[in-house]
Formats: sequence, C-alpha cells, structure tokens
Amino acid sequence: MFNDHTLAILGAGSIGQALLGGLIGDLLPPERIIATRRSEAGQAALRDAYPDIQVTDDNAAAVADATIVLIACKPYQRTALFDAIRPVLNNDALVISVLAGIHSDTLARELDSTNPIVRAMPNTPALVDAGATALAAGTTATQTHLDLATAMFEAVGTAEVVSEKQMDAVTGLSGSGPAYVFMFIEALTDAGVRQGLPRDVAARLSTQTVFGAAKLTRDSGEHPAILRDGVTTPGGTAIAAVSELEAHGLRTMIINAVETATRRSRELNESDE
Ligand SMILES: NC(=O)C1=CN([C@@H]2O[C@H](COP(=O)(O)OP(=O)(O)OC[C@H]3O[C@@H](n4cnc5c(N)ncnc54)[C@H](O)[C@@H]3O)[C@@H](O)[C@H]2O)C=CC1
Ligand SMILES: O=C(O)[C@@H]1CCC=N1
Repeated sequence: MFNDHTLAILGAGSIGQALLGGLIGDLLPPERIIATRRSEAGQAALRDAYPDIQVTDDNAAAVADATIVLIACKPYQRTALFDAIRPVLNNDALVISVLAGIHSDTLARELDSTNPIVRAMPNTPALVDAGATALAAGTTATQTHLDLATAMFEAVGTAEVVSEKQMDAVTGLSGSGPAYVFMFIEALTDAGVRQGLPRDVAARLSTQTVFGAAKLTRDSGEHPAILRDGVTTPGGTAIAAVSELEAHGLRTMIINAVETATRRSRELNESDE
C-alpha cells in the first residue's frame, strides 16, 4: 500500500512524533520520511529519536517530493506553513490534516489547491500505540486516500471513519478525552492519599484501575452499566460511592464538558486564535 510513497510530516511535535514512532519500519522505511520543526532544538530532538529520517526546518523542501503530506502544527501556526508549501505542493499529493476544527474546504481554500484532503483527529495515547483516531474524507479525497490515511493511524491504535460533520464531536470526545481521563486519574490518586495511602501506591492503583476498567470494557464487549453492576454489592462500598457521583452530576458534567469542547472545535474554523 505504501510502496511508492514518500511522507512529509510538517510540524512534528507530540502528534507528529506519535505517528512517526508507529510508521517507521512497519509501513514506511525511514529514508522515505521527512519531518519538519522550526527550532534547532526541536530538530535535534527529532534526529536523536529517529536518526534515519530526514529532518529540516524547510517545509517547501520537505513537500517537494512528498506524495503524502501530514499537517501537524497547531491550527494558529498554519498560515506561515501554508505560505511556504503553497507554490511547491504536488497537485496529487494526499494532504492529511490533524488540525482541530479546521474544515477541509477551509484548508483547500487556504492552500489554494484541489489536492485530496483527509482530516484525522488522533489522540496522545498514540504515543504508546493505543491511540483512538477518527478520519473523514474531504471533498476531493477518494476511498483509496481514506484507506491510506486510515492505515497510517492504525499503526498507532484504532481508527474510525466518520463524516466530516462529526469531526468536532470527535475532537470533544476522543481528541480531547485523554485530558479528562488524566484528571480523573489524578483525582482518584488524591482521593487515595486523603484516605491515608502513600502517593506512589495510590497513583499506581489509580492508573491500573482506569487501564483495567477500559481493557475489561473493550475486551468483554459488555455494556459499561452491566460491568458497573458487577462491582456494586448490595449495601456495599461501591454503590455508596456511585450514589455520591450521581448526586454530584458526574454524567451531566461529562456531557457538558464534551459539548463545550465540541463547540470550541467549531469555533476554531472561524477564528485565527
Ligand atoms: N495534542 C493533542 O492531544 C492533539 C492535537 N491535535 C492536533 O494536532 C496538531 C498538533 O498538536 P501537538 O502535536 O499537540 O502540537 P505541538 O506543539 O506538540 O507540535 C506542533 C509542532 O509544529 C511545529 N511548527 C509550527 N509551525 C511550524 C512551521 N512553520 N514549520 C515547522 N514546524 C512548525 C512546532 O514547533 C511544534 O513542534 C494541532 O493542530 C492539534 O489541533 C489533534 C489531536 C490531539
Ligand atoms: O486542545 C486542542 O485543541 C487539541 C485538539 C484535541 C486535543 N487537543
């Protein structure tokens, strides 16, 4: 599938590097990958981590021979980057954008191109090959383009194809979701410390509890409510805590948080922030 492809990762920060780790060797030989960073220090870090790929700050040079171009800078950093690549981007190169919120037609207009565009919304667990990515085809992308992009993200976790309209919701749920789960782990750890556990013990127990509950949900295929029932002994400890969480509106709090993040993703397409 990737036989004749050359990949340019423009703005290889957290997300770009997460993808690099999974791609190298498995899907693409390192000599057919080129990654860009602005700072010398950033480039040096990339060279240390991935000695066999090409690293540069020159985005135009990076896309000159690229058949796949991954845009991985922050949304507000894209203007300078697009100015650099617009004159040299190959017409048929597949452009994959992980920019939160930015529509494919906005990207096409700003790049002044009819290149096939696929949007992807990954998340940081891709760093440990446990990412969850949703992908959507932009107007000129074909199924082949979508398949190619999907295979790239499957190298670092799971991938779901959605419609472009659903990308803001995905950004609110799984793109931003690790932040909510990290907060939960932190809070659970503090709760253990409050009850007298040493912090390191509480942190290990909290982390493994979240990991184990997620793995049990995924591996069993059971509805989470059934799994929760399995933990709640009548008159026992878990139901006492569940009742507290319900009283404080945990479910509504999460629904509202995802709604706010989804709205923020929509706003990003309208603004330059
Ligand atoms: N961090 C996250 O959890 C997620 C981020 N995203 C999206 O991924 C994109 C990247 O996010 P992160 O990796 O977290 O950001 P980051 O800040 O770690 O990486 C972006 C990199 O791009 C570089 N850069 C900026 N302008 C450049 C230019 N003109 N030439 C070369 N390099 C340039 C920056 O120096 C930085 O190293 C964003 O658009 C974000 O919306 C998507 C899903 C999850
Ligand atoms: O906060 C953000 O904008 C990025 C997109 C998804 C997660 N982090």
